[in-house]
Amino acid sequence: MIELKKVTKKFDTGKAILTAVDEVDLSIADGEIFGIIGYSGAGKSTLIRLLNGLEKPTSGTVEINGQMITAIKGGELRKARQKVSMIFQHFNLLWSRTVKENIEFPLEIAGVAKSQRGKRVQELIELVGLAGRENAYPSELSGGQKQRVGIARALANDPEVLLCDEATSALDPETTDAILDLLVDINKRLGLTIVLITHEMHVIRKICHRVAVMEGGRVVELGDVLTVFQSPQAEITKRFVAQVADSKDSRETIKNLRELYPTGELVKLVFLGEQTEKPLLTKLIRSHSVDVNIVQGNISHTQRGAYGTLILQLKGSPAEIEEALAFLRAEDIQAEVMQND
Ligand SMILES: Nc1ncnc2c1ncn2[C@@H]1O[C@H](COP(=O)(O)OP(=O)(O)OP(=O)(O)O)[C@@H](O)[C@H]1O
Repeated sequence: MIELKKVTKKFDTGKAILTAVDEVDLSIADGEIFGIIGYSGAGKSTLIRLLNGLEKPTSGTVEINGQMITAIKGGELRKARQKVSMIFQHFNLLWSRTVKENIEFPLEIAGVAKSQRGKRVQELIELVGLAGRENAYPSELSGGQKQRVGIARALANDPEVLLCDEATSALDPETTDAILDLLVDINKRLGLTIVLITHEMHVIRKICHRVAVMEGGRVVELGDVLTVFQSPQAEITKRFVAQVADSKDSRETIKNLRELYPTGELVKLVFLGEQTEKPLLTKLIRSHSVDVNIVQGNISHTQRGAYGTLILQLKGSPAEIEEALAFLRAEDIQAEVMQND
C-alpha cells in the first residue's frame, strides 16, 4: 500500500518559489495499476520522484508498505528504494553492455552471488519475452525490445512497486500495446503494484484500474477508470477523455450527423460493464412506440470492464422521445440528446 498524505513539493527557482506538487493525498492499494495523467508541468514527474525517495517533500508524508520513506535516510533509504523500481521513457540502458549484462547489473549492485545471477537473468529474459536476444547490445534492439530490457532490469530484485515514467511515449502504437500487455501480465503474475505517469489517456484506458488527474500540482480528479471515462467531472478530465473518444463527439461531427438524420432526436448513450451485454434496445423497441435507428456505436475495453457509446436516432412525438429517454435512464444508462449548437 502506498499512502501519500498532504504531500507538497516546492522548488526555489531563484526568482520564485514554485509549487510542483500541492497537498496531494493518495492511497494506492497493493496489486493495483494506478495511472497519473496530466499535461506537461502538472507535477507528475515530481510526484513519481517523491514515491521512489529521489525527492523529499517540503511537507507531508510518503509511506510505502508500512515504511515512512520520508523519515528514513542512508542505507535504510537505499534498501527501501530497492523495493520500488522504475522504467523510463528513454529506457536508460547501459549501451556498452548486452541485454543479459544490463539485466544482471542491479543484481550485481545488490550483491547477489555470480552463481545465482545467471539463473535469475534467464528467468527474467523469459518473462519479458526476450529469449534469443541475450547477447545483443541495446543499439541492436527495437524500441519495444529495449523497454523489455528495462522492465526485466526493473524486476531483477523483486520489487513491490514498479513506477513507469512515460514508459511507452517513445514507442509506436503497436509496440505500445505489446508493452502495456506485458505490464498487465506482470501485474497479474507477480501481484506487483504499478504506478504509471502518462499524458496519454489511451494508456490509462488500456491498463489502469484507477486514475488520478493532475493539474497545477494538484489531483483534480480521482476515480475508477470506468467511472472517469463514463462521467469525467473536471474540465481537464473531459479533455483527456475526448482524446480517446471518437471524433463523433466533436461539434463538426454532430452537425454532419444532424444533416444525415434531420428528423427526430439524436441521442448518445453511454453504458458500462454488464450493461453492454443487456438487450436494452430490444426492450426499448418492444415497450415504446418510438422508431429507433442505430447511427453509430463502439465498445472500449478497460481492465475494469467494457464501456460503450451508441448514437441513436429516435423518431416520435416529443412525449414519446421523453418516455424512451426516461426508460433508458431508469436502466442506469446515460442518455443525452446531442445538441448541435
Ligand atoms: N528541480 C526542479 N527545480 C525547479 N523546478 C522544478 C524542478 N523539477 C520540476 N520543476 C517544476 O515543477 C513543475 C512540475 O514539473 P514536473 O516535471 O513534475 O511536471 P510533469 O507533469 O512531469 O511534466 P513533464 O511531463 O513535462 O515532465 C514544473 O513547473 C517544473 O518546471
